[in-house]
Amino acid sequence: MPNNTVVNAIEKDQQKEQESLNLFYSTQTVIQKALNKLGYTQEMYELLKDPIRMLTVRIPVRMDDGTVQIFTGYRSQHNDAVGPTKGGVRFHPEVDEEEVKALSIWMSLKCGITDLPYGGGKGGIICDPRKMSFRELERLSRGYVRAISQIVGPTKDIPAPDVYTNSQIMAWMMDEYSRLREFDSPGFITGKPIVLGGSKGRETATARGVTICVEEAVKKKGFELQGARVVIQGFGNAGSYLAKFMHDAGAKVIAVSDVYGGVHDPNGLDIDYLLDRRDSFGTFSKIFEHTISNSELLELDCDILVPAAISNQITALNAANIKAKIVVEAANGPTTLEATTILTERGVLLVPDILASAGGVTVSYFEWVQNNQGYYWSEEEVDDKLSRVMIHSFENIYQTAALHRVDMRLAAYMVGIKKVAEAARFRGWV
Ligand SMILES: NC(=O)C1=CN([C@@H]2O[C@H](COP(=O)(O)OP(=O)(O)OC[C@H]3O[C@@H](n4cnc5c(N)ncnc54)[C@H](O)[C@@H]3O)[C@@H](O)[C@H]2O)C=CC1
Ligand SMILES: O=C(O)CCC(=O)C(=O)O
Repeated sequence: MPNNTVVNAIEKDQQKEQESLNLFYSTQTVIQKALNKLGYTQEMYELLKDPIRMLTVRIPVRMDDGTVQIFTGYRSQHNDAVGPTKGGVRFHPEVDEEEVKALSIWMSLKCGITDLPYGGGKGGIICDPRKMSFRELERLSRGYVRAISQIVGPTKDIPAPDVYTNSQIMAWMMDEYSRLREFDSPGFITGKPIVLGGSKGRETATARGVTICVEEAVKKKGFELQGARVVIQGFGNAGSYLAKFMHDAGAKVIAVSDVYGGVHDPNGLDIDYLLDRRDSFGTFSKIFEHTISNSELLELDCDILVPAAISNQITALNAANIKAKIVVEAANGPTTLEATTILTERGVLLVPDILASAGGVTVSYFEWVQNNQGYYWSEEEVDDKLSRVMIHSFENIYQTAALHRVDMRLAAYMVGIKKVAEAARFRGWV
């Protein structure tokens, strides 16, 4: 009998043979399909399949023990035909160049879907912020801004938070950029603390956008959100506020998880208690004696599943075991292309990441507009504007999918890429 490690290795090898977990290549595949459906030439694909600019930087940081550690960071700018590029910065040990490139392309698509005047950008640093002190994180954040300062700015490329980055990190980055340029530049970055020009509603925006997509998807599937069983993977910015909004809407949140594992109660979890106990990295599960694994969580019996953590979680290996009727992707890239096909063929309504998680960048845009005009809006105004954008974007993609008889992921790519392609065409680039 082979032992468990051998079985896992065999399963992983089989998975590699069956499907590509490379987010960048899968993204290129769907872009090619979307451009073909829209009737664009191969030249347009050649332009849009890669970022126009990718900067790799080495950031020396003096650690608290006096040693110097050199970190590697990236900033990818997919395309700036529509306007300045925009997108988050993630601090994570598994950040890699190809993933950052894919994430920047998805930002172009999100901005196209929500009709924002931006192209897509994304950044990341290979590091583990959970093992760094507050001061080390500040030095790393400032070092990253110095390293990428030539290619970013309020009218060039505007960063924002993503996995394991938050409003404090945005504040240090904004301060560093303002010092370099010798004037206060709140429009350089979004997701800032409110006192530094952050927008009301940005903290909860990604989760609000996902909530609207869940509400719209439930209507399409013909059941009620009230009493529906919801499972959420990830309990950080996106997942934790989503759990709260789902609970407030009368749904039953039966399981949530963090990087270490999850908790499950078929009668519904005490969300306020979990919110109270989570730390700034979205971790809470260590306080529980009995937990389930993240793979068990994804396969739980439920009505709505929301992956809100990292990429490649629903693959050809587990897609057939997913019990949810609706999967709404709050995370970037949680479902592989093969798994998308399996879920769609099984009648699961899959709301893709580039639509479902677009609430964050939408309110980031509102923050940038407020910074540029120096006049700030109420939270109600922000939420109302976000709602209108998300409902319209959902319906547009749902109808596009029906019209072209394609799944919602391809429909979302078609809507998103069209704006970028048209901007490039009018500029005379292709
Ligand atoms: N924060 C934002 O505004 C936006 C976030 N997103 C996406 O949503 C996802 C979550 O982002 P945030 O909530 O901002 O991050 P976060 O850093 O606030 O929280 C991440 C959560 O995922 C969990 N996690 C990390 N690694 C994991 C693993 N290997 N398995 C299971 N869980 C794991 C963490 O424990 C934590 O609960 C990411 O894919 C991000 O790109 C998308 C759009 C906007
Ligand atoms: O708020 C933003 O500008 C970007 C958010 C982001 O990185 C994302 O949607 O993946």
